[in-house]
Amino acid sequence: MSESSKDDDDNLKENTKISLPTVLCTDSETEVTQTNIISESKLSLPSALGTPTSPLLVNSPLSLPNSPTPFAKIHQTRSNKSFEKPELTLKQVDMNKTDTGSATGNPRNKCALQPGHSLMDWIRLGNSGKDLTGVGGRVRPVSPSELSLHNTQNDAWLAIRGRVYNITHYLPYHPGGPEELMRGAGMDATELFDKVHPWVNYDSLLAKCLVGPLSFDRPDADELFNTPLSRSDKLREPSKAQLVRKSMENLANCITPVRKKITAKSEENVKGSPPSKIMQSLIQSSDLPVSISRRAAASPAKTDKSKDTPAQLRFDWIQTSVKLIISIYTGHLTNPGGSAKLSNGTLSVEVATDGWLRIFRLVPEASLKDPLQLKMYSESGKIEVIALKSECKVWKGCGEASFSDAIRITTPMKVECRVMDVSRVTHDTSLITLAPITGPVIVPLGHHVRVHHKQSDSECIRSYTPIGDGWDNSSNEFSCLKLAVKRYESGSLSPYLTSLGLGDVIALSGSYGNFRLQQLKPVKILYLIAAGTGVTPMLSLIRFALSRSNPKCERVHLIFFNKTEEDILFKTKLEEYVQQDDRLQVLHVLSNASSTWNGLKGRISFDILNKMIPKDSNTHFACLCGPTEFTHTGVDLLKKIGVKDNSIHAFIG
Ligand code: HEM
Repeated sequence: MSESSKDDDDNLKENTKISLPTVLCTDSETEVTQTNIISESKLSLPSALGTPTSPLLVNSPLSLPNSPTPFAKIHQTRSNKSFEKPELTLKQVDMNKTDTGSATGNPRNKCALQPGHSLMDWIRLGNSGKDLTGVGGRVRPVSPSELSLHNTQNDAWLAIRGRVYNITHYLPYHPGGPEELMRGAGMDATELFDKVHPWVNYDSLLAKCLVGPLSFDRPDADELFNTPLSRSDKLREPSKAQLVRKSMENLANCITPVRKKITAKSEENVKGSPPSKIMQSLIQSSDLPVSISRRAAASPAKTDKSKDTPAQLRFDWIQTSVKLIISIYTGHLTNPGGSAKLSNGTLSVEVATDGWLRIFRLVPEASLKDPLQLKMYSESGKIEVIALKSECKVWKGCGEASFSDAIRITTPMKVECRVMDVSRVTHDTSLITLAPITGPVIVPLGHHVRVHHKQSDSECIRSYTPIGDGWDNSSNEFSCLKLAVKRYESGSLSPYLTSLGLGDVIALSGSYGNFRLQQLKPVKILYLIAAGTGVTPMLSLIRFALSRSNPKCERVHLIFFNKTEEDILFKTKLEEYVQQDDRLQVLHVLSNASSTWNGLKGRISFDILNKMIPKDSNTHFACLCGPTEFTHTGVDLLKKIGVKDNSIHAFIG
């Protein structure tokens, strides 16, 4: 949002019934949508660790493609039908789980499994020593033609992300039913799998069924494999990495998958044979995950369904010897806000969804230390807090965890921030990097914060949409808030902001905004129409849209209006993005271009938009942000073109 638009808009803002947040909030008048809660981690093991459950040797010539990581998967989405059912309480979820024998306890499962075919039974079978690969457990490459021969219920293989698994034994254990699973038999089923349930950690579940890598891109793989190992290779001691990997496999397999009766306060969520001493020492010296919870606790369930009540939250945790990771699930496209802090040894995470605020508190088993890291995954609505352990040690549990009751967000609470960096991005615009003093803060995608500044008797307030760290380093981390501030020499706030020095402290409001990510759920083509600093909310939208997989975003068009070439914010960054992903197209339009400018010239007009944007379609969506007049003109023009109201979002205020 540009400051100029804010100057004009203060009155408007006060009149638009925007409720004030506690720390981080969405507008209270925003329609409350009840969504099912997603739990994603299941038996997952975190990223950058390869495939801890894989029996393969590291650096083997047959080493498999990198395993997808649960953290990478979270950009993906569930099938729509997953969200149709009304939400169930924790107790109902448990009952459902028993009824269906669901592998993950997820109430959506459509198929009731035969007795003796629960996840627990499957893991037992995996640990029984039975050869589930059908090829003697010896990993070997598989060509697509060989794969295609294994397509019957008695002999079924499938490939996911370059790995071939024998799924014959898994068929009766598949929570979606054997027929569904057979749809992927004899083929590369990656796309099909991702369409249905990208969050399922097939890699852990099918670790014992691995036949080998799909070898179409490795014509020499057979030869490599058939070369007998030299004597020295056979005698070589397993490396530390191999040992740790093997230990991870054992650990993952011994985690009790059946959820105990869990309350918000008690959690006995991880169980299994403790690793041997040598393994413990290996684990201690590494940063590998050693235990994983299963939906350890849920926020208080709804009591009165007739009332406007918030969706339930759940959390999971996972630890390595050096850190504890708490994941809080708010629901698909919920677009939560949040903040995390450590105070008197207690970890508190504020989670704001749909105008409701809940606080997750954890009295950890042992002490944690700052700085905390906070990540938000827009697609799944997962918030992740990463806390370092004061002492490098594996804990028995995560500690005492609880959720507060939900309260309506009505009052604003300021967040004190320290200035970490002020850098010029154009001749008149600076990027101010702010670190919230108490701990990291998440501003929901497309929402903004207000900067408060006292000037003699009056308080000056302006709104800015933080561009987020993600724009710079493609992580989802929210350690700092970055505000693009255009300097107006006669402005009341921007001269002050752009002359801030390192270490200065300023106050920000919690987040405001009525943008709902749910609006983008079916969108395949996104039009972003921005002027000047109005590009800031578009940056995270570009990133979000291009990372989606279901539905996959086909194109993002940014139509970016500025006066001169020198005024274009983040020009190089945008060019880099276009290079990386040809689904992004950026069209610059200048109102006061130099004679050397070859691009489009002019102001926002029917002609320019009409050439770019087709009539309404359910899979198109347009967002606008810039000075108020620009935005209103843009909305009118879009309507004239034929774009429907519900396919337009104007960032105002
Ligand atoms: C590629 C072909 C596959 C198809 C067409 C398929 C289909 C399905 C369907 C329709 C469901 C029920 C989803 C729902 O309730 O909304 C389901 C659930 C499930 N499937 Fe598959 N599946 C496939 C492969 C796999 C594989 C390879 C695994 C892993 C070993 C797997 C594990 C699961 C699990 C764990 C669930 C329960 C998910 C949950 O509770 O969240 N599926 N599947």
